[in-house]
Amino acid sequence: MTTFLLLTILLFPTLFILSTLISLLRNYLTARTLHLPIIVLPISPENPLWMLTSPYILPFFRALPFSNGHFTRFCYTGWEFVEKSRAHLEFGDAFVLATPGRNWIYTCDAGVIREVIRRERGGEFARPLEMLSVLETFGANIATVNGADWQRMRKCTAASFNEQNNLLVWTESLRQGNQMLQYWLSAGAEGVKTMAYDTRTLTLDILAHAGFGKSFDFQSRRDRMKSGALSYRDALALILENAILILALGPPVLKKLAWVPGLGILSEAVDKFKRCMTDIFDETTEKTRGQRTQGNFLTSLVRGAVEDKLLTPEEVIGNIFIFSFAGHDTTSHTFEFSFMLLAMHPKVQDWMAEELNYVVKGDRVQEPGYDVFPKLVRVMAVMLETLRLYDPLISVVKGTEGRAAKLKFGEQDIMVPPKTRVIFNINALHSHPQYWGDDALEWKPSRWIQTATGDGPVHDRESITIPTTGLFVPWSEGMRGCPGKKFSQVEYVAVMVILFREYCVAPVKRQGEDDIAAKARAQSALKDTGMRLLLQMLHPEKCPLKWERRV
Ligand code: HEM
Repeated sequence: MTTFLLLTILLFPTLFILSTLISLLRNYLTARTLHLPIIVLPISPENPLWMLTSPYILPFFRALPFSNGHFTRFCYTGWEFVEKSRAHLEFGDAFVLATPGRNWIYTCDAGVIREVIRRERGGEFARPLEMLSVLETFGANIATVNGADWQRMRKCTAASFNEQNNLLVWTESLRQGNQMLQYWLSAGAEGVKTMAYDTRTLTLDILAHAGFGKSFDFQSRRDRMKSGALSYRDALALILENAILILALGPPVLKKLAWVPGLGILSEAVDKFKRCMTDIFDETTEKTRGQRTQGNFLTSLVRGAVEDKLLTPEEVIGNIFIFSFAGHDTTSHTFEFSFMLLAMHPKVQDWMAEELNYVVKGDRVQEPGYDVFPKLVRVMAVMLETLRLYDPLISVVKGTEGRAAKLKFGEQDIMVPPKTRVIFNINALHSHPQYWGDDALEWKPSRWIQTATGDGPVHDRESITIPTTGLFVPWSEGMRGCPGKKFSQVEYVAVMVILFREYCVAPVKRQGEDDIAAKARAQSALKDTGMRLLLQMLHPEKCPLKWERRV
């Protein structure tokens, strides 16, 4: 009896290990047909259980006195940020990660990236949907579907990304930026430890206004805590921070496990967010009944469901979630990285302030109009340079589905087998010395500026250098490129106008620290960056920033 029990217990892990080894061998043999360098990984980095446990397991392997090959170097999400172009300089512009799940072709070749994007429209390459199930907790949405379903959803939302909406983004960003600045100034010499929380509040408020027609005043974490109840914003933040755990368990199991410390609050957050989205949907259905005027994302989605019958109510809710997530978290992390970098580079702040003084002039009575947006090229350069080295999305993933597709890597024609991932390694592409020069790893916004010859003031002659197509793709490109690209740019520039036209930022010095030591602490906060749902600084609070009037 004991032997039988023991055998039964051992059977499942044995079968699991065997099937993993068989899948790995099968994928390795397929990878060999590609004639690209191969790196074999025993675990698929996208396995949710591995994603949750690897941060605890990998340090143990790293501490071992003997080498473990490529395992600790490539077998976790976010290695691309650490490696930058190093892996490609070692293995070439394309290489394969062979895993028990799928084969992943990593490339930083701008030509290949252009080609894959171009052929996405014909269906040869597509977004691998199984990777995005984490974003489907609340329903299918524009980011998690392909083909006809995607066209249907795109049709319902594309029109709301227009200049009228960008104007709303501009004015609301000025308003929210002002309120956040006042709060940060009130922290005085002690500085702000809640930057990550505050920038999320800021970007979510801007999105709520421009996207969903809801107006909030900026609220600090302290004020929010006083109110006690879990707000819609807190619920979303909790969901995003714990998305992988929520996906791994699924909302129904999460509810059953609500008694486990830490899981109760997550289950509450999922319920709260669902309730809020259903309320927003019902409210908007009522408001838009019979109206055909142009509106925001929300009114477009609701109209798409109720009047045009293009979407189901679940799809509307799924899309409210994806716009809430994609529309604020990306921009929020871009702000955080920018503030930390600017705090370390006072000269870049001066350079940006010169332009702000020239373009926005000294007028404090009226806020700057949206017409100044295209003139603030140095501010835009700070955004682009930050995204070049600190892209919150880390990589863009495409892949073949049922059919193989031929692709040219350098001089080599390669048949990419079905169900193979093709990953644009943005971190490598954006930091490759071949494209960006020997100072590729240096954060240097001025690299984005070109100055026309002539006599007028320099600020009237400066413009943004546009890189060759496929070389700089933080918003991706082509039909699945980011629809919120301009939204995020307008938002970014408006907030920077408010923060930097009269003020500057610096790391708070600890007792006994000089400028160099404080800068080193900011540098280590930046280095302590890793993947949650997106790439983000893991502990920005370790280097509080102080805001003061520019002298
Ligand atoms: C700095 C800010 C942003 C960055 C870097 C960014 C980047 C991206 C990228 C790279 C993609 C394509 C992802 C892929 O193919 O896997 C994407 C898609 C998307 N983004 Fe953004 N984004 C930003 C801001 C925004 C904003 C402000 C919104 C909405 C207001 C938005 C909404 C979306 C949506 C809905 C998609 C999915 C589109 C589709 O699948 O057709 N994003 N974004």
